[in-house]
Amino acid sequence: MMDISIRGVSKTFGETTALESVDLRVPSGRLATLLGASGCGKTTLLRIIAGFESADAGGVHFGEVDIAKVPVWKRRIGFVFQSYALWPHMTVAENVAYGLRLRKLPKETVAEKVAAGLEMVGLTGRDRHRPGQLSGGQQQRVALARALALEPDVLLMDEPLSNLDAKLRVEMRREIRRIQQETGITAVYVTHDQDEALEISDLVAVMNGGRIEQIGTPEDVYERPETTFVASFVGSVTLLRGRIADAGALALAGGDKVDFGRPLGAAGSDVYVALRPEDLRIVENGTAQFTGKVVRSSFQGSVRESVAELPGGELLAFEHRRPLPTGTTVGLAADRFTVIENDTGVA
Ligand SMILES: Nc1ncnc2c1ncn2[C@@H]1O[C@H](COP(=O)(O)OP(=O)(O)OP(=O)(O)O)[C@@H](O)[C@H]1O
Repeated sequence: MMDISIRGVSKTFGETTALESVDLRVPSGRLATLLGASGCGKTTLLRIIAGFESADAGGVHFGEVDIAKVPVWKRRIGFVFQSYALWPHMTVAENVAYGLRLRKLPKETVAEKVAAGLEMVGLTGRDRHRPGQLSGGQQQRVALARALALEPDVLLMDEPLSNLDAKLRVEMRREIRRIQQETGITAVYVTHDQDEALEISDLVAVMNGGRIEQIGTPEDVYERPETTFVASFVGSVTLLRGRIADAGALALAGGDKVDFGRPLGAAGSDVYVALRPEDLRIVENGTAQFTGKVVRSSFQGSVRESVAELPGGELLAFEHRRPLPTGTTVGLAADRFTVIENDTGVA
């Protein structure tokens, strides 16, 4: 198995800076996602890792090997595309066998590897079907089996689930994670879907405008975002802007003062406090940190999410269970919050 090391990778296309000095290390056997909005450079980075595209500066190593120096046919890479890219005129088995046949492996070995691959992705018995006779999820399973058949050093996936419906996407991302863990392959996965990234990754690299804003475990980027961009791109959040007044108090831009009850940082600093809706609770008896009027509510199945307007005009989103009519005055307290000094623009 192989770790992937990306150092100082930059890339421009004409006037567009697609990547700016990107560093990322994916330890052997781990799955890293490149998470970001359309145009942030994640596909370009994946294509550079694959060697389909060359970097203007910096480079990519698999273990000790600089991939730019390895001829394309010698690179041990499995690639899964959004569009599956299966051969429509070949059967499922022939698709999976394609690369193995090119390697001139004995017929029996090819048959064994194809059977093992189809079993791994749960498609035993479908070997004679053609891709057109399979569902989107099944086609992506074939593509995955084909990518893994050659036992590559790394598995690269570019939004592999985008063409599937919501329920199947959830099922397939769990399958991909299971297979990645069973094979122990080092993987890089591109997505713009934060839930997908949080569920399947060992590491999430949140990208914005050609740069990685934060690299960390799913818990790191969700619970300890370092920038306002990461806080708002990964999950739902309220960002309250203010100046640290003293001890644990924040003077909000709208004029209110909120006591957070623990040190926020150096007095006088301008910061954001990031509050997740699920980290706020309604205070019935006791001291509330915020008092506001409910301006809207939405029912989301397991919870309701409402927005309270604070006296200074800030809007604060919070979760609760029982219905709350618009106009109700609520007291709220934050069980958890993050102080962010780094304003890189809100997603
Ligand atoms: N071959 C190319 N020629 C010119 N510009 C390109 C090329 N490839 C990418 N770009 C530009 O580089 C930037 C990054 O593109 P990239 O496809 O890597 O983003 P992305 O995050 O993968 O977006 P998406 O999710 O929409 O694919 C974009 O502004 C894009 O228009």
